[in-house]
Amino acid sequence: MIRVLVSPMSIDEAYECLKGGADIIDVKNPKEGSLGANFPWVIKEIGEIVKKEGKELSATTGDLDFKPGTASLAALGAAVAGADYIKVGLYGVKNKEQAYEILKNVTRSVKDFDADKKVVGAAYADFHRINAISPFDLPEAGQMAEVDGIMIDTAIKDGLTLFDHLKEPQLQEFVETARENGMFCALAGSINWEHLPVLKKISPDIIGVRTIVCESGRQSKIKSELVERLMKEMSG
Ligand SMILES: O=C[C@H](O)COP(=O)(O)O
Repeated sequence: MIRVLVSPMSIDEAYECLKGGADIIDVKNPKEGSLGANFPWVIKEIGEIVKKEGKELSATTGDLDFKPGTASLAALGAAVAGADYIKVGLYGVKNKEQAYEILKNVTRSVKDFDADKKVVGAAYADFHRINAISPFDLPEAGQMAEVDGIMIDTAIKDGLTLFDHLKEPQLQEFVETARENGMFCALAGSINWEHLPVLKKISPDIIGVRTIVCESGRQSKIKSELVERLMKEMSG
């Protein structure tokens, strides 16, 4: 069963996600980018309502530069604020060695606080456009750094989607390599309704969305009806 992660930016939107039945609530701040970080008090407050519903909380720590110390502190902040999953955007990370370095330190920072928290390294499908690490170098770096999961998202939200940058066999390969290396995997990047059948075929552990469940574009509001429709279509 593919789980659905939805990314609200406010308490109101988190309620919409829960009402619509999302599996994982992923607090982010789209104003600060693809994996933009929200404030600790927002993560904490959303976490309180999410936990009451027995759901899991995720938080993004930003589209990060190659600064392992800064990233480690941000990740610890998300963990302390209550996130079960801590997502790290490898935006300014150029290669496998840098990815290992940043993820190893983030993992130590999070697991020293609470070994049950899960660290997720995120690379970008449009890595060529931002001169960042290829998602295909992530399984090896992630395994060496002992992260729990890896994901692909898009860096630039300009209407192009995950499938505009990467083809189905490449995504299938990413999913298989993640699992062979002992990690779960997630796919995201302006996923739309037409992508759902192929995503079911590729079968990642998690799909991550925002735009598809917003009333009119990524910066507008999440609607519970759209979350509900997505949950229905993914389970059918
Ligand atoms: O993890 C979630 C992603 O940021 C998805 O957002 P998007 O559907 O707007 O690309």
